[in-house]
Amino acid sequence: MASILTTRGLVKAFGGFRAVDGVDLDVAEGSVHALVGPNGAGKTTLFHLLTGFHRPTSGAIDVAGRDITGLPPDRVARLGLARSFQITNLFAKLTAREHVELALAARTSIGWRFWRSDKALRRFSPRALELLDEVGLAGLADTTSDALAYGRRRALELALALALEPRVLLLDEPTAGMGAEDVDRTVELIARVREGRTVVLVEHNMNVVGSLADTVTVLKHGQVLAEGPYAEIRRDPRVVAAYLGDADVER
Ligand SMILES: Nc1ncnc2c1ncn2[C@@H]1O[C@H](COP(=O)(O)OP(=O)(O)OP(=O)(O)O)[C@@H](O)[C@H]1O
Repeated sequence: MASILTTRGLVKAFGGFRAVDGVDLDVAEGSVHALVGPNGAGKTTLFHLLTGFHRPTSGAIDVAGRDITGLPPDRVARLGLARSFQITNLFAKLTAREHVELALAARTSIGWRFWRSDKALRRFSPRALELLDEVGLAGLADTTSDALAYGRRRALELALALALEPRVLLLDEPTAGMGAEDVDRTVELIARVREGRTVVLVEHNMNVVGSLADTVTVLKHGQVLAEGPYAEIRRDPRVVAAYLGDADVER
C-alpha cells in the first residue's frame, strides 16, 4: 500500500545526545501504525518531530508527497497531520458542540475572528453534531467540558482533531491515565474512527497496540529496532530483550 507519511534519516539531537537517531518510517495509507519501545526510546521525540513541535537536526519528513520538514505545528496541521490527546486545552465553560464548532470554523476563512459569535458558528452545528456522534458524545453535545468525565474529555479532543479532516491522525498515548473501562471504550472508539483514515499512535499498553495496530515500529535508543505486524513483533527476541523487565510486553 502507498505510504502517506514517510521519514528518511530523521535525527533529533539534544546537545551531543541523539534522542531520535536516523529513523526511516513508512506509514501506509489507511493503516493504524503504532510507535512503541521501552522508556526513553525516543517515541515522544519522534512524535514531536512529526507534528512540528521539534525541528529535526537532520533528515526529512514527507506527507502525501509534500516535504514538511521543519514546518511549524500550525502549518503541519493544515497540511494534514493532526494530533490529539495530551495537547488540547479545553475551555471549561464551552459545551462539547461549541468546541467542535470552533474547530470547524478555525479551518475556514472565518478562522478565529468571529470568536464565540453564535450566528457565525451555527452553520457548523450539523457537522459538529456528526463528529460528536462519531466519538460517542451525541448525547452530551450541550454539556460544558468541565462537566465531562476524563474519558469523555479525551473523546472530545479526538473530535476536535477529526474536525481538521487530517490525512494522518496522530494519537499520543490515547489511553494514558485511564482505567480499564475507559481503555476498552477508547479502543472501540479508535477502531471506529480509523475507518477511512490513517492513524499513528504512541502507546504503552500492548493490549491496545495488539487490538488496533496493523504495523508496529519498535524504537530503542532512538533507532528502529524492529517493525512488522504485532503478532510477529511481540515474539521477536530483540523486542522481548529490549522490554525485559517491562511487564507490559507479556500481557
Ligand atoms: N528536550 C530534551 N532535552 C534533552 N534530552 C531530551 C529531551 N527530550 C527528550 N530527551 C531525552 O531523549 C530520550 C528519549 O526521550 P523520549 O521522551 O522521546 O522517549 P520515550 O520513548 O517517549 O520515553 P517514555 O516512554 O518514557 O515517554 C530520553 O533519554 C530523554 O531523556
